[in-house]
Amino acid sequence: MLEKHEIKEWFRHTYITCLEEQAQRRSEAKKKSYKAAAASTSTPSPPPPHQIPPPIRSSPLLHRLRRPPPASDPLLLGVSILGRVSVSWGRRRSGHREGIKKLRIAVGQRDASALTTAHFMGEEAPEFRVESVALESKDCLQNAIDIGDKTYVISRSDDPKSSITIKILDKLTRTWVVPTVLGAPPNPTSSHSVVLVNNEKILIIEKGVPLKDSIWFLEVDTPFVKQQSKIKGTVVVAWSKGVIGEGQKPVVISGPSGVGKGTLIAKLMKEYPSKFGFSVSHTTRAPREKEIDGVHYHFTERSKIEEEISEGKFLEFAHVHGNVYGTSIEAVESVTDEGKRCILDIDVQGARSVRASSLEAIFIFVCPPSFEELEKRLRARGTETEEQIQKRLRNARAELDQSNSPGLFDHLLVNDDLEACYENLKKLLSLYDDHEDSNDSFIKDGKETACYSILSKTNSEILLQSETNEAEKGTTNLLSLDLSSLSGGAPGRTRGLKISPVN
Ligand SMILES: Nc1ncnc2c1ncn2[C@@H]1O[C@H](COP(=O)(O)OP(=O)(O)OP(=O)(O)O)[C@@H](O)[C@H]1O
Ligand SMILES: Nc1nc2c(ncn2[C@@H]2O[C@H](COP(=O)(O)O)[C@@H](O)[C@H]2O)c(=O)[nH]1
Repeated sequence: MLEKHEIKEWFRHTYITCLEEQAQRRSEAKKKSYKAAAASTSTPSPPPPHQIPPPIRSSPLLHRLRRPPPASDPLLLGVSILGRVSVSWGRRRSGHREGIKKLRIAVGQRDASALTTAHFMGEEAPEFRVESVALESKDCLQNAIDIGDKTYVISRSDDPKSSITIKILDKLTRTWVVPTVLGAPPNPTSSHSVVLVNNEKILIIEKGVPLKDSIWFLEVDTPFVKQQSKIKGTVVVAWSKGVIGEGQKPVVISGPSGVGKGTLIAKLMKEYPSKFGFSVSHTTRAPREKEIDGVHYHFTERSKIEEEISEGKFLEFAHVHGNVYGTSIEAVESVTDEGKRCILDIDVQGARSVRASSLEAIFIFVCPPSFEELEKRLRARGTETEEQIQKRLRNARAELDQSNSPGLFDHLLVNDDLEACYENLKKLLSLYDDHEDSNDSFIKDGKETACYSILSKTNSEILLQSETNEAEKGTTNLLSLDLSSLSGGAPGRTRGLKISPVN
């Protein structure tokens, strides 16, 4: 008797071999067409696109599954495959349907074939093609998604503590690549379902967690991923958690050292503790008296922060006054995840980096009433040596020069009288829409675990179906996930998801 994992292994092997063979056939066909084109002209040149044969769209999976599995004994039967399936049936292809479908492979005796059937509207389809395949069993899940010449294999191991792993098959070179994975992956859960959103990203729905924590994107070819691939010289993929609704834009506060940024932020946090949350930066500088690790900063070693920066964990970082400072993605997103508006206190270089990132924020520059006053405040604070004060003042001149760089800051605030400046800051922040998204109110506070799988997909909408009887719990069985207004993405969250119940 074969164990379930052996069946899975066999199936995976069979499926991947199919893909490889298909890739080879495709590349041979391409070569032939190139040769034919070269022979028919005196100057060898690549053929025009119409001479390149179309991709082979046979049913490799079905074909291959009819091969005997590598068993020496009678096999167990019944493994489910969840796949996006394109099915044609009837001798003259009288019908054609596409959709997410659960197929079943039943494996018989030692040299019996594996049987796979696809039914649509009660009729068995003699021919079908599988675009994305998930192999589900109690203890393991593996999905394969085709994008162009690559197949992304997303695996969840049997160990509930280990997270998802990604492998990529390059179908042209027939080689496997283990990509550099950026961003925090979903927490380990028992299972998930997967669908291709577009050629840039894959959507993963985690099961057994609150719905608001269940939506994840694996970015495989977004601008961020392309940029990181270039920098690292490796194949990169990146995780981004889906956020229902827009949330409120984070607020970036910049300005020279000693101008009073920290003072203004402390007042805001004290008055509105449940509304605002502070992005706790990392720094290599030594803690000042009364500064608490994890509250004012995450104090860290240079080698550690450099390593984490190279792992893509930082939204921005900069060398400021001789030390490294940086905002981790986690620092911002943990505040957002609490439903609070995030405040970042960062220097002008950092503000520039955030402006260039996918995080949509409001940028405020705080100016001193005069350079002399700035120097006075910095000295009065008494936290720096004379040498450090001189360095900070030199840097202050450069920062003040950049305060009106076109397109960098949305607002300038002069911090002369503290109370007046604070009032202006409050006015400015309340200018921005404070509304909560109403369309997702029915799940916003839901702590219950959800168990939804992907039922169907169009360009902008995905239907999720509950796997448990949600109706009994008073919730809905069918949800529409609207992807038409997504924003952000890796290295932060993907915002703008809309969820509504479907009657
Ligand atoms: N409007 C103000 N008038 C007088 N003193 C002020 C005013 N605002 C802040 N201060 C004082 O100036 C000093 C510097 O303020 P603060 O530490 O908030 O500056 P900062 O911009 O956060 O500096 P850094 O960038 O170095 O962290 C503090 O001692 C603070 O009490
Ligand atoms: N680019 C970033 N700059 C940051 C960050 N955290 C703080 N800062 C800026 O550094 C200076 C000095 O701060 P201090 O606490 O040593 O006085 C100040 O201008 C901060 O705004 C960060 O994460 N990134």
